[in-house]
Amino acid sequence: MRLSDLVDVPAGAGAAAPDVTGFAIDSRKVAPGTVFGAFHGSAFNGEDFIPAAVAAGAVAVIARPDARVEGALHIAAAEPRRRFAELAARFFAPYPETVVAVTGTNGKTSTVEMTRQLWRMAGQRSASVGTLGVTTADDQVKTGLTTPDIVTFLSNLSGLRTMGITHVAYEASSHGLDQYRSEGLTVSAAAFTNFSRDHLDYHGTMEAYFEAKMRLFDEVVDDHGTAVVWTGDPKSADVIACARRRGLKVMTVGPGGETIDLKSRSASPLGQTLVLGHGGKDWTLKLPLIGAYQAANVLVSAGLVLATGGEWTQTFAGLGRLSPVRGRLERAVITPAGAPVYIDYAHTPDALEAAISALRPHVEGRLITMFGAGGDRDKGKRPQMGRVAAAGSDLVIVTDDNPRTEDPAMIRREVLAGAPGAREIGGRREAIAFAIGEAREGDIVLLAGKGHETVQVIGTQVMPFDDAEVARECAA
Ligand SMILES: CC(=O)N[C@H]1[C@@H](OP(=O)(O)OP(=O)(O)OC[C@H]2O[C@@H](n3ccc(=O)[nH]c3=O)[C@H](O)[C@@H]2O)O[C@H](CO)[C@@H](O)[C@@H]1O[C@H](C)C(=O)N[C@@H](C)C(=O)N[C@H](CCC(=O)O)C(=O)O
Ligand SMILES: Nc1ncnc2c1ncn2[C@@H]1O[C@H](COP(=O)(O)OP(=O)(O)OP(=O)(O)O)[C@@H](O)[C@H]1O
Ligand SMILES: N[C@H](CCC[C@H](N)C(=O)O)C(=O)O
Ligand SMILES: [Mg+2]
Repeated sequence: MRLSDLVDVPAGAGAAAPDVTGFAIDSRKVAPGTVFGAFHGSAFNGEDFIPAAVAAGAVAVIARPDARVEGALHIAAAEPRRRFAELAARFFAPYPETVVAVTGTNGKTSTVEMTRQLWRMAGQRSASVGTLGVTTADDQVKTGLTTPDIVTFLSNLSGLRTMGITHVAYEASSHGLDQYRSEGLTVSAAAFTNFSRDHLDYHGTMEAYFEAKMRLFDEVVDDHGTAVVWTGDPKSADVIACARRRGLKVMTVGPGGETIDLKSRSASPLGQTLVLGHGGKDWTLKLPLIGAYQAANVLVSAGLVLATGGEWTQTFAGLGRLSPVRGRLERAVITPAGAPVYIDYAHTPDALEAAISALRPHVEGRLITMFGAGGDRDKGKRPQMGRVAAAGSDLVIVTDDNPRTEDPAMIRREVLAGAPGAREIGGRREAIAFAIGEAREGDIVLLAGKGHETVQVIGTQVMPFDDAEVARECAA
């Protein structure tokens, strides 16, 4: 591709139409022929690296109008990240023909993964992209962040198309939306799961956090796209209003939903029975997953499948055959005393409440909840998580969950402020061993916060740690 295929190259501008060989947002990844994006970040100002990028062979630099660019074409843009996404998307095209995105505080990973499974059961070649990495029927490749950088995102999507994947569901995190990290390609449908407190360290206020999420409906999804909205959230009406303002087709799912009405839900030992209304008919099905939150996520997934041409009887039949998602109410082991131990990725107050209420109906004795809160992340959620755990559990153990560069004892103190009666055990392994040792027959142990994670980050050290594995070791 020539630079002039992407942008107007002014006549007489040195190399009039050089070949573009790639796109980079990091000067250290620039090779001859690269288009470099110079962005203001939280740690660095990418504009400081423009000379290094040009020296490494950048043919063009996308940067604010007043940035200094010498020796390469300056593609000036008031919002360089947005312009970069647009141009890079043209470079990496084509993409899978059906791409959908999911936003919300909790449930994104679960929803994209269930969407992938439903499509697969309907015979489509599908993938999901998000916190678990890039997942296809045959493989799972980790990427590190929920929404990796825009270059990784677009090249992954393009790679999936090359592999023959036609359907992709991806997570649109609020950080990713705010930083234009997952867009530029045609997104046919966008879903909203729910909204509650998280990431205020980054967004500052709940309003700014919500606005970041709404970019998915305001700007990212295609003009002719569909919004799939869970009905059961206090913010659902705002999302619907936003989608209608944009002229999107709106499909609502959940209690009272127009597309899928969740008429009733009853827990059974191994899952739950749902009665769904669709197109004037009722459909009863057994979902092999427990908890209201999992029912909510699968209905949003079903909505996305219907929004992209799925046939409803096949889609609903698929719900009964879904496999669990790693680290989301995953039963890791049963202790020698007979108590099941569940791993769950709840790391917000709302998620912890959802995980606790999912397990509650199955508890005959005590619910023993162990959790912590991540360092270098939203501090205000810590006492709230403490309160939710204390209110819903019979025994609470506060431990460490990726303290990162913060003092772990300080984080625990902030959590304990909301759960004064809780037991404090710093080391996560010791805390898991204690929880498992305490559990008697009829009790349930919930190990929350890390889910699928396989590391514990202490300071800048990244140590192997997998709750499920440690639980099995402690129960052996
Ligand atoms: C706060 C935040 O979101 N930071 C992300 C952001 O970095 P940034 O734009 O602030 O970058 P920066 O380090 O200040 O540097 C500015 C620019 O200079 C460039 N640079 C820097 C050094 C150099 O030598 N040359 C150079 O060109 C950088 O590549 C960058 O473009 O963009 C980077 C690439 O796109 C991300 O890797 C980085 O994620 C950091 C590591 C992170 O921890 N992010 C977390 C908080 C995150 O995004 N989490 C969400 C989870 C949300 C959820 O699931 O709920 C996620 O989507 O994963
Ligand atoms: N619909 C929901 N309502 C409330 N809580 C939920 C819902 N879905 C998931 N959760 C809780 O949130 C946890 C994380 O779920 P999931 O990984 O699907 O969310 P996510 O939005 O991808 O999270 P992240 O922002 O970290 O990527 C679950 O383990 C569960 O405790
Ligand atoms: N165990 C985790 C969950 C992190 C979830 C992630 N989405 C984030 O907040 O960046 C932690 O707090 O370290
Ligand atoms: Mg996720």
